Amino acid sequence: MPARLSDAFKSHPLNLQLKHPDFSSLQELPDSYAWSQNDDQYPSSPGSFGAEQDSVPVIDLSDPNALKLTGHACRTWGVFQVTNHGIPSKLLDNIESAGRSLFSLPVQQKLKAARSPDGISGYGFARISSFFQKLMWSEGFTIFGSPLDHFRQLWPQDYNKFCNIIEEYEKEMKRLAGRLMWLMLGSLGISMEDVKWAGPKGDFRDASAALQLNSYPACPDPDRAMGLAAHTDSTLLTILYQNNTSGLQVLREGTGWVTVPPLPGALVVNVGDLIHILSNGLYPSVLHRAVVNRSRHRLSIAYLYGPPDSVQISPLSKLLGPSQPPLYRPITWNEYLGTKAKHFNKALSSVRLCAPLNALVDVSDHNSVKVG
Ligand SMILES: C=C1C[C@]23C[C@@]1(O)CC[C@H]2[C@@]12CCC[C@@](C)(C(=O)O1)[C@H]2[C@@H]3C(=O)O
Ligand SMILES: O=C(O)CCC(=O)C(=O)O
Ligand SMILES: [Fe+2]
Repeated sequence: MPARLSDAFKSHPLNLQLKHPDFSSLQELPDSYAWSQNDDQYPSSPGSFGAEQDSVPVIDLSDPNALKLTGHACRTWGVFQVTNHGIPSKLLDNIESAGRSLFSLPVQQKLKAARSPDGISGYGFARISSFFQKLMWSEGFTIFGSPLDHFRQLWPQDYNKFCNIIEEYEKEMKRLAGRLMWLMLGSLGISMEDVKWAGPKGDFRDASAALQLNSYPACPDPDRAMGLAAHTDSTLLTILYQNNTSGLQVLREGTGWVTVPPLPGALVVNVGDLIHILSNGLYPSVLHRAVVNRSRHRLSIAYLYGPPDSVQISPLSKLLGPSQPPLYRPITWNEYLGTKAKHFNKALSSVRLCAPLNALVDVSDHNSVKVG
């Protein structure tokens, strides 16, 4: 197994020739982008079962009950929005306009910063594209480590300005992610001595992270297109900023797809597969997707947060006991990304140690989620 995150995809390169059309010039959806029920095994429309649709929790981080509320949201939804998170709104505006500027460059220019088939950083299709027959109506740009070389290609004059925005955004996100980790873990009764890799100050100093900029152009036939297919994130947690256009949906058992509405200034937090493992399944990672719309261009920026390279993630010993055996084997972030590249939504099941005797459905196998 490669030791560095940047090498995680060496054994599973994405061999798709990236060549999107100029989205804005298309009056009709090309067949290669037209999804049918068969291309996506999940229910196709937002849930309308039940009289009232419940909504994703919104947590004010300055609320004295934030710890309890976070734990509850993680157990029951695997996703929540946060307000009063301390990220300056100017920085959110800046990252949004950096994304806008990047995706509005001519295709030939963007391709100068194309992600290599076995690489992690750069412009390209979502990595999960190889699992589907149809293409997704989106473009992505992944940043891992310094974006300098790619940004020099994209903006020969202005690259410094954009590098500074990314640096500032990553610094602020890292701080918020550490804080969210303690809200999530604290609510399970986990403290600093239980997580040595949080570092001497408990600030997760050596954590790794990637930044993913997603662009979803307006689409002539949104009901047949897919922005980003249903997946869970291969992270500890993900912090997502979405512009003022909705599109993110989460799958809620018994309900169906629930839209996560953009709230001014709020950020979405997803429980990722590695917290699912760390919590021994107490916090399920959330299955989510992005849909597109006819008239508005949507942007989202995901901060994908994971453990330091060398750390093996396994169920926390404090959560184990005679009737709570560890459900997952230890795994590093690199190795998990490689596993995801191979098994996609069955990756969690593939690291599972044993099926619980009393369970017919493995909750971590998102292919067996029952809705309705
Ligand atoms: C660290 C990572 C998680 C991610 C793959 C990546 O190397 C960088 C991009 C991430 C992303 C964003 C869009 C959805 C996703 C499934 C994908 O194809 O690329 C996630 C990957 C993931 O969480 O598994
Ligand atoms: O655009 C969105 O709302 C979802 C993006 C996402 O799921 C991701 O980047 O992992
Ligand atoms: Fe995601």
